[in-house]
Amino acid sequence: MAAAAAAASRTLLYSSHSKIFFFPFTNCSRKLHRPIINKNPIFVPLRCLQSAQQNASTTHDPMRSRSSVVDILEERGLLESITSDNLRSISTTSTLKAYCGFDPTAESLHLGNLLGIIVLSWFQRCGHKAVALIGGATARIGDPSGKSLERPELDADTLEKNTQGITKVITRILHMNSISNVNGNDNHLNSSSFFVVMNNYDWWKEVRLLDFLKQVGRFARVGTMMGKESVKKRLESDQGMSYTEFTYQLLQGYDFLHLYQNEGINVQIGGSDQWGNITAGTELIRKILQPDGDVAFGLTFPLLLKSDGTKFGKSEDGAIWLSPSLLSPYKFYQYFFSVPDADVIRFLKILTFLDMEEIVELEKEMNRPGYTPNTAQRRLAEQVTLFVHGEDGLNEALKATEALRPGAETKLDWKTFEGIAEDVPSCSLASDQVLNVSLIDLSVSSGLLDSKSGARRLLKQGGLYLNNSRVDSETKRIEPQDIVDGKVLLLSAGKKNKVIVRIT
Ligand SMILES: Nc1ncnc2c1ncn2[C@@H]1O[C@H](COP(=O)(O)OP(=O)(O)OP(=O)(O)O)[C@@H](O)[C@H]1O
Ligand SMILES: N[C@@H](Cc1ccc(O)cc1)C(=O)O
Repeated sequence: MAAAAAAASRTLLYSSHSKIFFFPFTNCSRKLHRPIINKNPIFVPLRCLQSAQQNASTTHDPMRSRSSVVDILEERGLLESITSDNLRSISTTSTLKAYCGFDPTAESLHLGNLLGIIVLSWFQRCGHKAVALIGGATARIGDPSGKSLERPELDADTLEKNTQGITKVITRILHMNSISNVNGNDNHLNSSSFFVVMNNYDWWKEVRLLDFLKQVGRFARVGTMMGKESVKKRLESDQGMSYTEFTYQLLQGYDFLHLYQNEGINVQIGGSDQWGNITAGTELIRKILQPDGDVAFGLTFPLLLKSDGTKFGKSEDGAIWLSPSLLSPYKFYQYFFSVPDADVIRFLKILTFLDMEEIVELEKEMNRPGYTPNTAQRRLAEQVTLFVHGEDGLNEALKATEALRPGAETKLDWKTFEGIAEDVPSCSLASDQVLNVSLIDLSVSSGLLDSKSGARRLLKQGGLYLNNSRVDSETKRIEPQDIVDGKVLLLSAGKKNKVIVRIT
């Protein structure tokens, strides 16, 4: 903890207008710390452009030969496409600067978005730099990729709230994981792990339409823009597409150009639905800056799909949110603990940083007789919860899991009840409706079961629990010592169905 606090004190957090930058104090280049401010962001002085190009494409570090981050991503099932295969070799000899953008269209990121954070973290682990970009400007336009309908416009308050929410999630995860590296918990990471959170509204608010059309628009071919998947699909639909959403790809394209020129960022990553937007950026860089050879790269990863083939997303029902205020670490943990056997190995490769050898070994174990069910799921749930919610979140999840396990030895106390309260249905009853009342009656009045006959049947089958202890006697009545700290008790029907009864 002390080391974590010391590392945290080495960070500088400052906010500028609506955005927050987060810069760990590390030995990385000053250029990334302090973006060059251009009065007119479209024009970039030649001197700065040259140094950005050098910075972006030739930051050689001959002393250090790394594993290729591209090969690692491919091995783990995290690579869909790259704009040039040269990225493989360049990534072993140069320090790359990779960014992934997230539009603040919800208050939190979700499991699908986690892939972008994980890929950024792989770049860090291989010695590269990571930048998370909040799309404060692009969210005002709305990305048509993968959407069959025009996105609803977001008002300024919602945008601000969402921006704060997702900035918090990203900084928390990347910060926690950078610190754990600095402490040496992970061999792949070292004190030069580095990340920045930026907001594209900071440059878009300065861009003037006429400058943009003159300097950038001229290089964007309408035919190419129309050929993008996101546009083709929408044009075939009844609703068609607004000019505003049609321009989205150019906005994201310009972001890459801007980040390349001003920050030396030379890789953009995203889910496979982002291919059209990412290549809009590499094309603009190629056409406007006319560099010699490959200097800016795009890399996409496959979309994480549910077993029914639909994408994990914020718009879908029951999103797996990364913010603990929208989904508790306990529920988050439980989600991964319940992943079907058919998915667990794929998820371990994609969503954790465990060595491939361990994952392959777990896969073999699953097929051996005597395998303890859910061993792989437990490892997955632990690792993903640790990455997203840190040690405290994982402990909270494990404690709640244990407390809610029927037959668990854990003594239930008031604090444990508080920890699980959000995740378990509850009811409030007056003390005379509980004390001295038969357990069978209470099972019905608390809403745990529908009928007394059902409660009796369950009790006979050994499935009725009071404070995690199985009850065998049909005549059991609630006594004062059954009420934890004089305030609550927990009733369970089988493994999953539970009710907290609060005494008013
Ligand atoms: N299921 C997913 N698997 C992998 N990547 C995803 C998934 N969902 C979103 N992403 C990626 O996360 C980044 C941000 O995407 P975006 O903000 O559009 O999320 P979204 O949930 O798809 O939004 P919406 O539901 O509003 O379409 C993009 O790089 C996108 O490809
Ligand atoms: N278009 C991305 C977000 C993004 C925004 C700006 C960028 O420069 C890059 C990515 C998405 O949907 O979610």
